[in-house]
Amino acid sequence: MSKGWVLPDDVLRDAPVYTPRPGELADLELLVSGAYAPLEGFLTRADLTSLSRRGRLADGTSWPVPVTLQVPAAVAEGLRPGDPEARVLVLTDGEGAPLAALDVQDVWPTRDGMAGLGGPVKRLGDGGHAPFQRLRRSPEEIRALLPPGRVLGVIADRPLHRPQLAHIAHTTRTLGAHLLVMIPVGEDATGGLAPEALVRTIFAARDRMPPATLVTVPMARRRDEISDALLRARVSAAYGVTHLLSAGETLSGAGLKVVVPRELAYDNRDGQWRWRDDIPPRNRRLALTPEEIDDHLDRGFPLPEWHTPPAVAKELTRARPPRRHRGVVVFLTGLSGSGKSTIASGLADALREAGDRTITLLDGDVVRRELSAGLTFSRADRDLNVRRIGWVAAEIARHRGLAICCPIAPYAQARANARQMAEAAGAGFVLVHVATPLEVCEQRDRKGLYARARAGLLTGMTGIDDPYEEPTDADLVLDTSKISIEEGVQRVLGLLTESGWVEPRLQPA
Ligand SMILES: Nc1ncnc2c1ncn2[C@@H]1O[C@H](COP(=O)(O)OS(=O)(=O)O)[C@@H](OP(=O)(O)O)[C@H]1O
Ligand SMILES: Nc1ncnc2c1ncn2[C@@H]1O[C@H](COP(=O)(O)OP(=O)(O)O)[C@@H](O)[C@H]1O
Repeated sequence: MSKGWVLPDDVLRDAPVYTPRPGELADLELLVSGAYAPLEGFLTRADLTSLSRRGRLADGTSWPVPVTLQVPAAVAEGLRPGDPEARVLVLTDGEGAPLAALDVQDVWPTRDGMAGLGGPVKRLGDGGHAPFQRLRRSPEEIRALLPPGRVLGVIADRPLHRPQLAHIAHTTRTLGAHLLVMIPVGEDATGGLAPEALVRTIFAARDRMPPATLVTVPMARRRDEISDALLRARVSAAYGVTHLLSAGETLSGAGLKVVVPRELAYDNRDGQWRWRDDIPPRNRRLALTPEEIDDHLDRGFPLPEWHTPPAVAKELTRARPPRRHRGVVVFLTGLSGSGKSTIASGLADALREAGDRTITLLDGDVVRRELSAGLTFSRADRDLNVRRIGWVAAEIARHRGLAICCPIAPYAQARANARQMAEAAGAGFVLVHVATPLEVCEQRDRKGLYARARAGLLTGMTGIDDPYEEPTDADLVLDTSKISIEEGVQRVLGLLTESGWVEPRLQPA
């Protein structure tokens, strides 16, 4: 990779601007902070080929996994690697603030309308803002703070409960090391916790740890665990870690040693955590799994003190209150005339009567008037419409409201995005497929649309000459040709109550 490039101000000023996707933004921050040293930018094609053939970059530098940037082809079109006037792309954060300039050295087409860009990046601006930004120190700053000798690194991507804290204390003592706790904050919500909430839970465990240096690191998860582990080892080494406490899947290969701990269990004879095989089965309690912990929190059960320090439990309860106090999105999908709006409004009325939550009904027709005016029924416009609905619903749910949406939402990917946005906001998402047969919807034909579509006067009608991808992930399926409106409403209410999103109550008189 070429080093030491200079950008004239006017080139920068006129350069095109692009906001990378969240995972790429996390990589960008690690590149400019030096956490990916010796890497200085996104890989070029030559680097990628060389990496897959011999595990090294084109110039021979050892590097474990691809770090790439893909942009829409339209963004790449005006970029010309050889031309000093047209080879810079300014990369911004999600709010449009410039983070870095990319000196484009290679452009190549990738899948469906995207292009790969490779070349070195240079920091612009002050590095952006985020909650706990003061903890986001560079590897250089951290290395300067660390005492000489061994450094035990811990990547705290989940809250620290007593078994993890016991491991950390034991390993730090055994190695005679200083402790560096790295908290990954590169994603919206790791394991359902917002990054700032994760940071608060780690702080809450601080008095149970040996003296430690804490740093937040904008790491996002890769799709595969091996790449993830290799990069984590690299980043840890850049921060000065000599020994990394593995969470199970960490691999070595960055010049540091990986410590793989044995499983601890709670010994109820003396209240200590020790190797599980050293405790007679009748006296041992195994650590709770992440799923069991989430389940306790979702139901509003306190986390047991033998397992979790009370200060950590308190932060976790604040961050993940019981389901009945969290936001939730109820998303009804189905053909036109299937009964989505009718059931949604019945549900909204019943929930308003109960009065526990604020309810917002994002009805298809109303949304198309207020939020999506001007959109057509093309695939792109339907996806945009559903995306807007999903975004608004997730914001409502982030603030602990209950949003009911009832668009046709014919495409699985758009529905999956809506689910993902709600979950990233720490909320629930309940998908109801109103699976009334097309013939029944067509008989109802309240707006005469089916008749017009059959007569060839309307094209692109869902179910007639436009697709509806049946959900395979519905939490509830209703066929309104077989049940009454009241029963449909009760089935949705029943599911919300059973799964804890709504407080059970006696039927009103
Ligand atoms: N071509 C075509 N296909 C399907 N539906 C059509 C079409 N043209 C107009 N309409 C009316 O628009 C309503 C569906 O809008 P949605 O916003 O729910 O659709 S989508 O989710 O964006 O696909 C839908 O309302 P509902 O009957 O309430 O579902 C129809 O009345
Ligand atoms: N069991 C039922 N559930 C829901 N709607 C029903 C039922 N039986 C008949 N209908 C009628 O079917 C129509 C459904 O229309 P609507 O709720 O607007 O559907 P969508 O929003 O899916 O287009 C309404 O006229 C409603 O009264």
